[in-house]
Amino acid sequence: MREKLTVIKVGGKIVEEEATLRQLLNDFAAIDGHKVLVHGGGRSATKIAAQLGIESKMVNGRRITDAETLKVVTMVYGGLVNKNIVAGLQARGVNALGLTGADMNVIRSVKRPVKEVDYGFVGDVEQVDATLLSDLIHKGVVPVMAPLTHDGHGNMLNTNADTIAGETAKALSALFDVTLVYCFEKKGVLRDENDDDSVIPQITRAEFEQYVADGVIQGGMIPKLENSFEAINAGVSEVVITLASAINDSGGTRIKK
Ligand SMILES: Nc1ncnc2c1ncn2[C@@H]1O[C@H](COP(=O)(O)OP(=O)(O)O)[C@@H](O)[C@H]1O
Ligand SMILES: CC(=O)N[C@@H](CCC(=O)OP(=O)(O)O)C(=O)O
Repeated sequence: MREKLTVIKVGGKIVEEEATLRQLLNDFAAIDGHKVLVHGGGRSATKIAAQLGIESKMVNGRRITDAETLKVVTMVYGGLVNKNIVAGLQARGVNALGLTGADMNVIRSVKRPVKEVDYGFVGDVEQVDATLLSDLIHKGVVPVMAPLTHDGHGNMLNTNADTIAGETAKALSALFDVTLVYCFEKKGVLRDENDDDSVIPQITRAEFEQYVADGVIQGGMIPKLENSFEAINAGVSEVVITLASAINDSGGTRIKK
């Protein structure tokens, strides 16, 4: 039987606020067994870019990343956010190691080709080194992955954190029995975004497409669900979208094959 592994993805709103981040780190530290944490930080990047006089532009939930924006996201995701999380986990007895995709070549990507939209320095994941992650994990290390990749030619690329989590979970599912948990500030995928108690307990791809057509699911939830369906169809055992403070409970929305 394969060993179990949990991949937790935590988004911008949770990592930005001290209280919610503290709670998340406590809950993450309490997870038994092998685990990986993937973080975002989009809101922090937008805030710091604004302080530097750089305007942020998002299209389809992805940041248009020009050369100046790439410098900001590299500093914010690879530096500030990643190292705060690593230090917080070390304080909780978790032997965390912060990684961007460039570190030990763990995630190689290719610059997204220009079609209708020029996303700039945004990377599409080509390869995740699951063997390296597995070796680290078996040494007792807990990888903490930033939403940055590299192209192998000396360039960092910005990559959506939901995609990093999905691709990492997919690659690790060749070696482990993987559960992928997307946690954010709501109880799950909601039928009515303004009603916290309208959680959709299970969702199929056909239902998802209908909800998008009806305008029930929109914005950042679309890439999260697209990555979820890709992961469940590529060998990840379980994918859940849930409240950050409930990662150890059984609530939220489960993705059905
Ligand atoms: N049906 C829905 N249920 C829950 N959230 C939704 C729904 N449709 C859109 N959303 C939005 O998706 C957002 C989550 O995506 P995103 O902002 O990218 O989160 P994160 O930074 O945690 O990845 C929520 O904050 C919410 O505003
Ligand atoms: C290409 C792209 O869009 N990258 C994302 C990476 C951060 C992210 O995904 O953060 P959240 O999980 O907090 O949204 C961005 O720069 O916003």
